[in-house]
Amino acid sequence: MKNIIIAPSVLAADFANLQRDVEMVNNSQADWFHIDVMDGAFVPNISFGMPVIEAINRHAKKPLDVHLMIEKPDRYLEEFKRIGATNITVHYEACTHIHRTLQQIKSLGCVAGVVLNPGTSLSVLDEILPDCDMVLLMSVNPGFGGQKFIESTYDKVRRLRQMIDSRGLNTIIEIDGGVNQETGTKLIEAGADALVAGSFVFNAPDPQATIANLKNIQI
Ligand SMILES: O=C(CO)[C@H](O)[C@H](O)COP(=O)(O)O
Ligand SMILES: [Fe+2]
Repeated sequence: MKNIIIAPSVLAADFANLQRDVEMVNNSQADWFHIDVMDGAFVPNISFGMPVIEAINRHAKKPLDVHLMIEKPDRYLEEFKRIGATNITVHYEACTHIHRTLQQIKSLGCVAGVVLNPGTSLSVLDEILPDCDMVLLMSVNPGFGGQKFIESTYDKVRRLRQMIDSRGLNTIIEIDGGVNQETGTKLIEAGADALVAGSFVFNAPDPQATIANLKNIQI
């Protein structure tokens, strides 16, 4: 059975009860905490920054998967490492020198990932795929939780799986946005390795059971 990585997105947690929600994830079958950082410039929303992530990290017992929706992320990579980031993913669309940025993330000892917006072609990965530990495909336009899943993502996942396998790489394919039991199952069938889920988990009557159901998707 395939080991599916589940990363609940803290963006959908109750910020007034953040420690409670962090403990819920600690005690669940989730693998990572997904942390969305938005700067109000690269995306039309502002989420939270360093002090909040540092506070999450004081209680989190699982790796922090930090998704940077910020312009020129190079300016803050060291700081994100210092406050606990395990994985750092940067948007292709936000980086002028993506190769250098990936090397910087790796030199900090973090898992380095590139994120592609729904409107960005997989062809931009041609040169840099061997330098990516992970590729995160957005299945909504970044900036907000609770959006509708974009159906063309399935085919994009299949094509990325093919690119990775045909080059003998073991790059992780992560998907973010509108993931639920139905879309999650189809994404795993298409070749995804890791699923981010925000509102589907935190708005569920039983978030831990919802995480378990995603973790145990059978294909
Ligand atoms: O990066 C993101 C948005 O830009 C979030 O990770 C994503 O929105 C998760 O939320 P949901 O599962 O509710 O769609
Ligand atoms: Fe995200």
